[in-house]
Amino acid sequence: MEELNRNENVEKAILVGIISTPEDEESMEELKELALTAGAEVIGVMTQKRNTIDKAHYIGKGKLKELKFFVENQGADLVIFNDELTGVQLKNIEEVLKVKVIDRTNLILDIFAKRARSREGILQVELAQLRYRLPRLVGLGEQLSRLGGGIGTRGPGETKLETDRRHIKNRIKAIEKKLEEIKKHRNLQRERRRKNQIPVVAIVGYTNAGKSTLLNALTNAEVYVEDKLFATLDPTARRFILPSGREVILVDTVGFIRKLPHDLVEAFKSTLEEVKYADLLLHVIDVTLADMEEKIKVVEKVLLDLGVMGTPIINVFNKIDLLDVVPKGNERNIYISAKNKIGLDKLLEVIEEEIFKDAEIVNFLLPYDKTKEYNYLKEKTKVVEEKFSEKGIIIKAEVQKEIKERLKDFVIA
Ligand SMILES: Nc1nc2c(ncn2[C@@H]2O[C@H](COP(=O)(O)OP(=O)(O)OP(=O)(O)O)[C@@H](O)[C@H]2O)c(=O)[nH]1
Ligand SMILES: [Mg+2]
Repeated sequence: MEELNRNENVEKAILVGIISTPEDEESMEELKELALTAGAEVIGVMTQKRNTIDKAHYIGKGKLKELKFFVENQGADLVIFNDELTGVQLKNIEEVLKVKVIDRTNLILDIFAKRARSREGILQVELAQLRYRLPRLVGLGEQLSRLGGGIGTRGPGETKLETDRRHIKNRIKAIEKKLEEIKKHRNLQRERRRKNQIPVVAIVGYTNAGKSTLLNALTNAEVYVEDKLFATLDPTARRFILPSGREVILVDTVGFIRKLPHDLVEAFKSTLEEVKYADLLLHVIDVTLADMEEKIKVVEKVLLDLGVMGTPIINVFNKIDLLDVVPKGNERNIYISAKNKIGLDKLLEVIEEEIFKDAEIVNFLLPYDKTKEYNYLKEKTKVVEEKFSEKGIIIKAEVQKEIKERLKDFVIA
């Protein structure tokens, strides 16, 4: 057990975790950051070395007694567990400790709830919270809260638990419907961009890596930057003109974290579709962290969960101003400082190379009856010039290899 400094007026929290791998230690450090971000004061940390989670109490029963003593002795208001707890575990632990008990998921959801600004973000967080709550509405007070069952009630024998459950389910349905509408709008926007042939570059990465700082450095977007977790929730898209004059859309996204709650990923799927449909991903990595490799893996795993496959990725190692020696890097691994605007030229160069790597200027002659091909070219390529001749339309366009191949019958010198 480890005692830390304390301060009045804020909720005093004790963190509890199970340690079975070195990564769990990092994860506990992160839990501390999360607790601070949520506004709690961490007055103690308690860990137990074991390989499995106890089904009933998460930690062993003896350890739980020790924890109870610690909680009472230190006057803790709140105990935070480093893994998602089941309804049964929550109930059992609360019964013993008699203070508020929350888990890592709930803590992250709480931070998200505090940070959400856009209508979509707020709805998504609420959805995640309800989905988290639904299977945890266990037991407590179930017997006592049986409704009267007379006129005007929802039927004899229905318990408070069932009413709550139904209420939550209805609310979930209502939110899903609203989100579906927002999603339609988003799809339209994406469709428009695609038609205009504007490539999308999405900035992804672990929370606090410097994604928003990078977007700001490139576009003067003034996106909120903070040395806390999950500063950004809503994807911010900005038009950006590359040095060659070609336009791309840069999208800043919500940061990832270890044990990112599944419900949250689900709820944020539609905003994260920006990532799924991007033409290129910039994976921003905080190069100063000891557990950098682990964090890279976490991000790659979340990307996989989102169904991102085959999208080119450039690793952008950030915060090199804090390094003594800066590695050289290559086309896939760029070293920058977003804050000090170091290395951005090189980054833009590789972005440009990657996105337009196989585009070339091609002339097509399309007979006037080839409207399908005409529309295809207009939608998929950047048409530079159109001329009307006797034989048809002469189109000069910047096209990718596959498109040229597909329309090879119409290519002219
Ligand atoms: N020293 C240094 N700090 C940086 C650099 N880039 C970003 N930071 C700092 O890192 C912290 C996080 O930056 P953000 O841009 O908010 O990070 P983010 O990845 O958008 O974080 P979330 O939105 O919370 O996921 C801030 O305190 C930044 O000032 C850099 O190049 N060098
Ligand atoms: Mg951010």
